[in-house]
Amino acid sequence: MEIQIQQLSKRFGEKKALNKVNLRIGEGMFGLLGPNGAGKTSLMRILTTLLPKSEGSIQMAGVPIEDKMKIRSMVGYLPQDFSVYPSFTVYEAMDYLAILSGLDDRKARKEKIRLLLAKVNLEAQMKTKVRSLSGGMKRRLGIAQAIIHDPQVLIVDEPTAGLDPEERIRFRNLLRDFSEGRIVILSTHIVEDIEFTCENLAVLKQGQLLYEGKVKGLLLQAEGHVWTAAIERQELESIREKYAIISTVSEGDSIRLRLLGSERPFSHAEAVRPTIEDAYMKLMGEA
Ligand SMILES: Nc1ncnc2c1ncn2[C@@H]1O[C@H](COP(=O)(O)OP(=O)(O)OP(=O)(O)O)[C@@H](O)[C@H]1O
Repeated sequence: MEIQIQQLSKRFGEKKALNKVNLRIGEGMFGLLGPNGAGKTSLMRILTTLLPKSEGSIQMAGVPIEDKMKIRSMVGYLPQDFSVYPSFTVYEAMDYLAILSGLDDRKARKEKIRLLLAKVNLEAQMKTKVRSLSGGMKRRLGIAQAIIHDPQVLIVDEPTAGLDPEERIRFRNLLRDFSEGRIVILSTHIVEDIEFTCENLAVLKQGQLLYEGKVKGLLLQAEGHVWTAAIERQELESIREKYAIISTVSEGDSIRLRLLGSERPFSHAEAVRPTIEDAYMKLMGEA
């Protein structure tokens, strides 16, 4: 299973949301990273056939994106603003969505829903009203509905925004388990989500593809460019004018900086191993 994207462009009037993007996405977890307006949602909606492309071509396991029915049977989607009727119980919501997806047999439906709810760890909430679910539970319900038809590709848009750390970890694990033998595309601007789940990623900015490949490769690009040093508070402004500062932490009277620079910025600065966040910031700064 592979998704092939060639020279993909999307225009909204004069605005280019995607500009000649080329990507190959193989099995496993694939991260889509970029700031607001990068084109992530446009790309994902095009892959779900909800949004038509302007130019270029896409194939999923050899099936062209124009074959909407076939593509839709292969793809599950959890949009950023997923919601179902708040007065439904979890079971009712799933039942409703299962009917919409064409599962006509009541008994088979029941079986399937139980299985799915067990998978996303919501069995105990079967009779809970959707409005009473926590943010993380709602997101897990969103996954259950997105995989009702057993898709080979699952696309999730900003799934961990607003989740507490425990739910975030649980949610990431759920996606990783599901990605076994399938493709899961995870869009986010939370760099940490990618760091802990994806082997491969693409970085977009203003519709341009800035990086495609292994997470490790992105880290390598930042090797030797990330520095840390303790400085006096009054030095901060002049340093900020010259270097991209990634973080500042107070250490008594001084400040511990983490910053980017192609050479050692000052004699007492020490080189540190880059994190994905550093590598991402470096890429953003260069584009
Ligand atoms: N329906 C639309 N009409 C006009 N412009 C649009 C439309 N949808 C998106 N855009 C523009 O296209 C660009 C890419 O938007 P998109 O939503 O794909 O980015 P994104 O990376 O998902 O951003 P975010 O993280 O904010 O959701 C933005 O400049 C956006 O304003």
